[in-house]
Amino acid sequence: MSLRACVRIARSSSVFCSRIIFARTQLTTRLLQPGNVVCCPGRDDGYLLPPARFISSDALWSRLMKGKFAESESGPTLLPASVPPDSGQQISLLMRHPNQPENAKVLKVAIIGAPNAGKSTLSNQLLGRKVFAVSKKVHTTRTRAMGVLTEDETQIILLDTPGLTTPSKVKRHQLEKSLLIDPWNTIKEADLVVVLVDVSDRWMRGRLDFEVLKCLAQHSDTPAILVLNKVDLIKAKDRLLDITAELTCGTVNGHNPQFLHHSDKTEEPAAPDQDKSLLTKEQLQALSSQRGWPHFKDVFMLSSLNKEDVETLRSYFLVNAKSGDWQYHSEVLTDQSPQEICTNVIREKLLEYLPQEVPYSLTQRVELWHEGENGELDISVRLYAKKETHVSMVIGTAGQMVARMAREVSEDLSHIFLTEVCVKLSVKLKK
Ligand SMILES: Nc1nc2c(ncn2[C@@H]2O[C@H](COP(=O)(O)OP(=O)(O)OP(=O)(O)O)[C@@H](O)[C@H]2O)c(=O)[nH]1
Repeated sequence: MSLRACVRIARSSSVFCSRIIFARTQLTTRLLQPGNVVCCPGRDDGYLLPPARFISSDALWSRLMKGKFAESESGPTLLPASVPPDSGQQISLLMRHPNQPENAKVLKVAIIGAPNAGKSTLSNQLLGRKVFAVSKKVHTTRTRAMGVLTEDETQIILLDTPGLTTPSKVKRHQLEKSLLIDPWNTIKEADLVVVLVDVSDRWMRGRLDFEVLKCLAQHSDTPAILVLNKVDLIKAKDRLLDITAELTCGTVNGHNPQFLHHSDKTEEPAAPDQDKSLLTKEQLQALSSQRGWPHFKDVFMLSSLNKEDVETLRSYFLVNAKSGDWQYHSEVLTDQSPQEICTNVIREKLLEYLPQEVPYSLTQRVELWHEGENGELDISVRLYAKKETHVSMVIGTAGQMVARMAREVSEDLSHIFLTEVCVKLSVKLKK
């Protein structure tokens, strides 16, 4: 049976594949009886992939083509790697010696911005697979996480950071300290800083967040680019030029293009400080009156949600990567553990479906993580709520809310781990 025929069947119905053998020489698959092992790792004629069972057709397609080229309208494209569902395997993969190509290139990119700017959405689109949690509420991302995009000889390491915030907000909302520390630590190791701005946010688009400005000033020797996100929500596109003018102080890469009319040319933006220790009081004062940053190397306008122009940014990263050793094996997609990914995806659903502060007060504990004989994954997670009313909200009418969230988490995880996943969620009062 040809690969195409196999996938056609998989797309039209759920299919049971006890073993999938992927021949290297020709793209053929065979559906074999359980226990019928034909090819083994290391043999010349092919290699064995982990078993697939009742996984979605898209996930099956990705698994069949893992690390291989798939045909698309724009020509052959490489399907992204996936994450092993077992934490031991994930650790081994992270520690595996990188399969360095001859002319290896690398670029570490830190994506910073205010909460909800779309950092995780953009990272997922660049990677080609969703590995970071996304929601319409702020502070979905709680700690720095890494995504790896390997293409030909180039490795792009994407550092997704929590939205920049202040100590007073962390204290007021009882958020983790990592929200204050991680973005700053991440920038220290980056080759390029991407400042992402939500142009649909009337408050944020007129001036750069003060925390973002502080980050840029403190690391002024690291090149930075400005990326205007959510352009799909802006009807009058020429508005984007005004926003660019404000956020760049009318200067991009040392030039003042005519079309960037900056409202206040007399304003003297703070000069970059090569001393990377803490900014002085005077420098902070100067920054507080600054609306933009005049040292951006480039400006991009895109929509992460619709993938509009995300490819342009991806190409920019690939072109700007410098000669240097890869840090990870090409099969690595993220440094998050499978359990961390699960916790984040559950948080995403809680943030998406529960009102106001409720999701922020819930905690989670993984009670069961079991990989079955055929690779299927059973996960049980207990949620702890501080109020009886919150318990009722999580459960929903006739248990519909908790069932819906569990179903969506299972679906998302099956696309990340490329295996059948069944998540059970329960909730308990814990004052
Ligand atoms: N319309 C539109 N919505 C977007 C776009 N990019 C992201 N979003 C939405 O914006 C919301 C926030 O996106 P996230 O990716 O979670 O934002 P974040 O910056 O990682 O958020 P934090 O974790 O709070 O720092 C989600 O509801 C996304 O679907 C875009 O280009 N267009």
